[in-house]
Parts: sequence; C-alpha cells; structure tokens
Amino acid sequence: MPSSRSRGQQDDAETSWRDQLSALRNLPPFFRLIYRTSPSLTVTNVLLRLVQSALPAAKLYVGKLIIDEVIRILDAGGDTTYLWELVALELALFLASDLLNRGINLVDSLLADLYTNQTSVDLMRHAATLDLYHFEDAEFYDKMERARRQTTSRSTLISQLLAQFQSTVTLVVLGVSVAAFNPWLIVLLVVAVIPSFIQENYFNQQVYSLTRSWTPERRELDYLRYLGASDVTAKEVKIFGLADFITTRFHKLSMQYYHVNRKLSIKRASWGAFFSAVSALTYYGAYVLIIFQTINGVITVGSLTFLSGAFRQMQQGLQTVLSRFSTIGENALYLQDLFDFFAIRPNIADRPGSIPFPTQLRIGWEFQDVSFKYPNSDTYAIRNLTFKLPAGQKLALVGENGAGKTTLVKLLARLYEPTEGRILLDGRDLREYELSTLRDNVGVIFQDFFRYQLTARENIVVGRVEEGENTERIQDSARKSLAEAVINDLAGGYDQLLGRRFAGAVDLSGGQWQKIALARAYMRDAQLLILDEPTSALDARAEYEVFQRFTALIEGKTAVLISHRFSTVRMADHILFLEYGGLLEEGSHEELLALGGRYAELFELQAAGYR
Ligand SMILES: Nc1ncnc2c1ncn2[C@@H]1O[C@H](COP(=O)(O)OP(=O)(O)OP(=O)(O)O)[C@@H](O)[C@H]1O
Repeated sequence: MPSSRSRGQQDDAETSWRDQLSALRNLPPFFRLIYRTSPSLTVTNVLLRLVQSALPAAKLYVGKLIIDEVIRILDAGGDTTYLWELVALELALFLASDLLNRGINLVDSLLADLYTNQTSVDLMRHAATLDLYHFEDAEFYDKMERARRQTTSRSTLISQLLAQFQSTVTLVVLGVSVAAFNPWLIVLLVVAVIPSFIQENYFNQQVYSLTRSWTPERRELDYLRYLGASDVTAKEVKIFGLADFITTRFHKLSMQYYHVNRKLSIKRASWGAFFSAVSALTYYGAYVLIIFQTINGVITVGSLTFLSGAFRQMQQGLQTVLSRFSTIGENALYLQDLFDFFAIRPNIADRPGSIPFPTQLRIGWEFQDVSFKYPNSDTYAIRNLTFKLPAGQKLALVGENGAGKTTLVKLLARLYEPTEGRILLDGRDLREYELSTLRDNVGVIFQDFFRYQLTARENIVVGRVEEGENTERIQDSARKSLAEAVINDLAGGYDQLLGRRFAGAVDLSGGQWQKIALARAYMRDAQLLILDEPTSALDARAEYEVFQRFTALIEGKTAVLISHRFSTVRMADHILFLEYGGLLEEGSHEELLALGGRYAELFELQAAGYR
C-alpha cells in the first residue's frame, strides 16, 4: 500500500507541537461534556482532590516535627505527650489520605462509565442525522471510526485531567514550603525535569502521528480479522479456501505496523532511561546540599527529612505533571476527531419553512430533467430523467445491472438529492417537505435489506417501531407478506430469535428472510411503497404471488417495483426501461411489447428460457 504510506509520513511531519498545544483548546468543551454527564460527581471529584492535594506536604511536615521532637527529648528529656499527639496526627492523615484516594477512584470510574455511555448515545444519534453519502465515503468512515474509539478510550482523560489539577495543587503547596527553606532547590528541580518533559512530549506526538497515519491500515486489519473469524464469512472462507489468503495478508500488514511501532518504542525507551539517570543525579545533588546545611547547623535533622522527602516528591510530582501534560495534549488531539465528527452537518436536512408531507397525494411525483452523480464519482448514475409517477400508480423499473434503478429509488426517498433538475411532489419541490414526514410516507424495502439478529416479531416491527405493541398489525403484515407460514414453522413463533449471532437463534433461508422483511412494508401507512428487488431469492411462483398480493393489498397507494422478472414487471400499470441512467423506453407491458424495442427483446429472451 505505497500510496497510503507516503501520505502517512506526510502526516507525521504535519502533526507538530503547535497542533498539540492548540488541541488543548478542546479541553474546556471536554470538561463541559464531563460536567454535563454528572454535575454532582464532577464537583465531588474536584472537592475530594482539593483536600487530598494538601495531604502530602502536611504528612511530611508532621514527620519533621516528630523527628525534631524525638531529638529534643533525647537531648533534654521531658514530657512525651506532644510527641504522641504528633504521631496520632500523622496516623490520622495517613488514614484520611487512603480513604480519599478510594473515594476519588470510585468517583472517577463512575464518571468515566457515565461519560462513555453518554458519548456513545450522542455518537449514534449524530450518525443517524448524517447523509447516506457520508457512510459511503472512506474518509468519513475513518473519521467516524476514530470518533468511535474516543467514546471508550477517552474516558481515562477524565481522570488524567482531574489528577492533573490535584497534582498541580500538591506541587504548589510543597513548592511553597520547600522554597521557604531553600529557593535553590526549586531551581534545581526545574532544571532536572524540563528536558525529560520535552523528550516525553516529542515521543507522544510521534505515537499520535503514527497511529493516525495508520488509520486506513488499522481499519483494514480490523476488516481482515472480521473476514477471518466471523459467522457471515465462514462459508465462503471454507469453500474458496481463503484462510491462508486472509491470514497472510493480515500478517504482512500487521508486521509492517509492528516494525515501525517497535522502532519508535525502542527510541523512546532509550531516551527515557537517559533522562531518568539525569533526574537521579540532580536528586542526589540536592540531597548533598541539604546534608551540608544540616551539618553546618543551618537546618534541623527534622527539616533534612522534610526537605529530602519534599524534594523527591516534587521531582516525581513535576515529572508526572509534565508527562501527563503531554499525554493530555495527545489525548486532546484525539479528542479533535470526536469533535470533528460532531461538527459534520448533513446536507439533506429540513429547510426553513418546510411543510408536512400531504395527507392525501393529489398529483404524485414528477422527475424534471433529473441528473445525478454520486459525490465520489465522475459519471452520472442518472441522466436527464423526465417522467411522471401519478398518485395511485404502480410503476415498475426495469433495466440491466447498474442501469440506475436503485439510485432512482434513493432519489425518490430523498436519501440523495439530484445534482441537476428537480423532483416534484404534488407540484412542489421534494426539498420543501419535512424530512420526518417524508420518511414516514415513503417506505422502501431494499434488495440488501438488513437481517436483524433480533426476534421474528422485532424484524417486522422495525418497519414501524411505533406499532411495536400492535400484535394484530404485526400478524396482519406477516400474513400479507407470506411470512406467516415461515413464522408458524419456527419453534418460538414470533418470539423466535433469528440469525446466527446469538445463542438459541435460528437462521432462515434467503427467501424466508425476504418474506419477513417484506412484512415491514405492510407495517407502514406509507403513501409510496417501494420494493427494490427484495424478492430475488423467492422462487418465481412465490415472487409472482408476493407482487400480486402487494399490488392488490396496497390498492389506491402509489408503488414502485423493481424486479428482473418480467412476469412480475408486467403487473405494473406503467414501466420505465432504464439504460445507463437514462430513460430508454416507457409504457405499459403491452405497449412496450408492441414497440418491439429492448424491453420486448429481453422479455422474449426470458420467456424463451421458460419454454
Ligand atoms: N454509492 C455509490 N457510489 C458511487 N457509485 C454508485 C453508488 N451506488 C451505485 N453507484 C453506481 O451508480 C450506477 C447505478 O447503480 P444502481 O445501483 O442504481 O443500479 P441498479 O439499476 O439498481 O442495478 P442492479 O440491477 O444491479 O441493482 C452504477 O454504475 C453504480 O456503479
């Protein structure tokens, strides 16, 4: 995959410190998201951490007082009450710190769980508002994939962010008390930690660039993993003997990733070791300085333990704060993906002043010189199409594979909008109607309808979830679509779990699935019903029966049928014959036969096959 590699390397160079710093601007909206998830947990968390952050300095200071008091008693003797009070106080501080830590961890994990749930819901809701073409676009898919990862992995950012706040307060408290004894210790501290921070930050940013630039490959790896081990593909993998093909491809790609990643990890570990040695040296430098001061009588032995303890804690604390700062910066960069995803707006949306779909169609639909190009394609899928679909008419679409039948259906349902020309509904542009009522009134069963791994009943109910409790309607729909016989044969009847994914589920044949999916069409009160070849797996007689019932049962409603079987197509009032996205012939079955054109030719071809 040479092209994507070179693109990846370009990304490497592009993701700079500046990106990371500017990504920090994502933190306030992120914090608002956390707060919105649970205001009470967020406030509790901050308060607990605030108290906790004062404890390290307090514990060290009480330790100092204890040592000084012990030395005083050793030198001069006297009452030990004060000493025991100090010991009791240190114990209390220790217990409080442990308790606070547990409280903080608990609140952190509760908050993270709630946040993950909330963002997952937000993500699904937002995805539902987007245009169909977004999902057919690879770049969008990468973005969505990255955003999806954010919903779970970003929950650790919550505790990082709050811990950062806590550590900073701890550092300030320790810093003020150390500076009171010897300000030079602070300078030493900063000198020791800054270079290590810079290297840490550099490598974090490298890892981010690497992960990001490998998104397409990681998606491919996920896909290969799915191909290699999934119920859906198992059959073909066996028949075609694809296991080796898939695993070799997976292995090759995963090793490529492993090698670049290993190189970076080794570099990171080596530099990390070097800087940690520098840290150790400065710590002992400071230690020697404090020991000299104690020997010279400038400070007490208690202060020696306080200062060396505080210095070590500050050094570790500062290192943690700085490296966490770069992890936060890196996480904030990832957060950008989530916010970018939420910023995508659908093009197909209600316009100001949109009107509800007519309760009763008067005129019907009209295509006026409609042309359409898929956003990612240079060629027209529909070309200069002009035709009328009067209210109540049963229209059939015929044409060879790729002629544009499904595309025309997508335009009718406004899943896409024409690139040129207009689609009118009762004399007004389709875009003037509210999307929600349009979707309620246009029911489509696609050839690649979805097989939900749910119960038979739920598989029908998805046609109109509002009617989920209406058993009569569900059974009626099943009867109309010929699914009733299929369901009656199932051990669990309507409550039988279908598919292969879950335990106790029963899989159906292609034709049986189609009958169930067709029942969805009858669940709706839609004014336009479209069947886009959902009957291809039915035998010829069953398809004939299904369509005959369909046209009779939806009497008075407008319908569009797509089928490659002429025995079915001839039932329609009007037929459009499409070729290369354009209209080649149109008329009733008899008219088209009389015309003696392509329709007649293909009809004869099929009829001859049956003779
Ligand atoms: N999502 C898409 N992005 C880009 N091009 C597409 C997309 N879907 C379809 N096309 C192209 O648009 C043209 C029309 O496809 P369409 O699916 O409408 O044909 P069809 O008549 O329904 O075919 P079939 O009988 O095989 O179902 C084809 O050339 C196809 O390659």
